[in-house]
Amino acid sequence: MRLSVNNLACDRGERRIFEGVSFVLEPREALVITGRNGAGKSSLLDILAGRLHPATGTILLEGAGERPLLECLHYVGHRDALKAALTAEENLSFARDFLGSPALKPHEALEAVGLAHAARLPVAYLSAGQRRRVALARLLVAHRPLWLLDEPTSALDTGSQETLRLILEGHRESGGMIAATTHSPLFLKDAKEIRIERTKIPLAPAGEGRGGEDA
Ligand SMILES: Nc1ncnc2c1ncn2[C@@H]1O[C@H](COP(=O)(O)OP(=O)(O)OP(=O)(O)O)[C@@H](O)[C@H]1O
Repeated sequence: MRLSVNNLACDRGERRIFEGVSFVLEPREALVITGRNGAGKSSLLDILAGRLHPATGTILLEGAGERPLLECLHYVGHRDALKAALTAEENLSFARDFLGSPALKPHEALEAVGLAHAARLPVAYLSAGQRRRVALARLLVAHRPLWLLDEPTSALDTGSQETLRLILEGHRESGGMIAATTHSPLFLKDAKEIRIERTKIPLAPAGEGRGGEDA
């Protein structure tokens, strides 16, 4: 499997955010995406996750057979997409059924992120870091080769950051790929890095070939 990203550009609102972003990701590789606030790191992940159309450029996943890119990836964004009224275990159970290709059971995934004790609590009662760990535990309940992570360490304490690092390295060791935005080091072995820089080029007027944005 190989992810080839070629010459991506991103427009948001009336502005060109970045352009000329290219990289290749192969099994066991990790890509760390850095850049200043507002540079477009989350937007790049949104494009890779099919949540936003690129203004230009191509994304090609080779070696996935009939499976479309969207069925080959996990996306963990800033918003945790958890249902607050459901327990941590119920949230993971729902994700496991919904995503297909089941991997760890919900209680095993919660144990892996050190949250076994909170399995039966409604997510609404959890702290920000605990919620983040439940969101990250979703990575473990379904097999998906490509993990797209937007600032995965945000709200995590030092111990949880190390737990996450081990989970990410474990995914790579089993042939997985990771692209993660971050403002702080993730300490991933031999990770590739790209820095997103905001472009200063003004956009052409509307109707002259700009890409759009999903609702
Ligand atoms: N829905 C939207 N409509 C218009 N502009 C947007 C929208 N979402 C984001 N932007 C703008 O796109 C730019 C890039 O935002 P993005 O969230 O991708 O940056 P980032 O590099 O992830 O920032 P941070 O490090 O602060 O998380 C910002 O200027 C932001 O204001």
